[in-house]
Amino acid sequence: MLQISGLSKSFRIDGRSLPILDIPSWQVEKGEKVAITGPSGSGKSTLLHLISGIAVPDKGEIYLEGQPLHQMTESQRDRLRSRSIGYVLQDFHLIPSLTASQNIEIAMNASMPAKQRKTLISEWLERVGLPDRAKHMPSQLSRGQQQRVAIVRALVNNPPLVLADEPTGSLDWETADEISRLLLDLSSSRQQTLIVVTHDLNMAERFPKCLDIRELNRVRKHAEHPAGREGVQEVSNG
Ligand SMILES: Nc1ncnc2c1ncn2[C@@H]1O[C@H](COP(=O)(O)OP(=O)(O)OP(=O)(O)O)[C@@H](O)[C@H]1O
Repeated sequence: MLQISGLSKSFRIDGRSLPILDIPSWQVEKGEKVAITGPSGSGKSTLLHLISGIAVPDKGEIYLEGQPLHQMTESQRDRLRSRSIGYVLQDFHLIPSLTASQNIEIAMNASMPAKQRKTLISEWLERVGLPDRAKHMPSQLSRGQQQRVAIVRALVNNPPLVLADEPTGSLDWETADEISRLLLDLSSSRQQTLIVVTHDLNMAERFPKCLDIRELNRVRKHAEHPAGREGVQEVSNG
């Protein structure tokens, strides 16, 4: 599903290049569920940005379902992302002026007849335990309910790869646990590959594979913003 080799990414801040990622090799098989943990600033979100083609590496190769993401133009990456990736974020990113149903509908293929779209949305809302919330605005939903809507929006097109960046980061313990199970259950029932970045160890423990990013990344220490503090950056030689 995903093959990474010789991947590196730095950010240039105040005229200095700060190495963030240096990943010699990493593979994720189709259907795998992987939780990535690691300290703040260790490059976890940056890695998801590279995998999704939102950001580009300085060097290296990323193949997504056999497609060379690293060789694509921005619009090719955008197309691949909308076809193949569902993205779940910590703060849901629902559009406040749209209902739950409309927030899901905007992610759906416009060529699908409207009636079919409505039926599919109802089925999904039922599946995530929100059968009577279709017309509610995000502000009328709890944070856990908003995350459920955001998960439906990410999964409704059945993407082969689901990426989630701190999906439980702003939720209380119990709701976080429900959201963890929901993401795992939904992606398992569709044989989707799921890569989650999380500080939530309870969530990470639920995953068949849990990886500290430092196991992949040869950049051992990281600069925090404001960048450029003396002595906080170092690239290991392996
Ligand atoms: N666009 C950018 N420009 C400059 N520096 C950046 C940019 N994006 C990230 N960084 C820096 O890269 C490093 C890694 O950031 P990243 O968000 O990937 O870390 P993280 O492991 O996800 O952290 P956290 O767990 O706190 O979310 C940080 O030092 C951050 O300040």
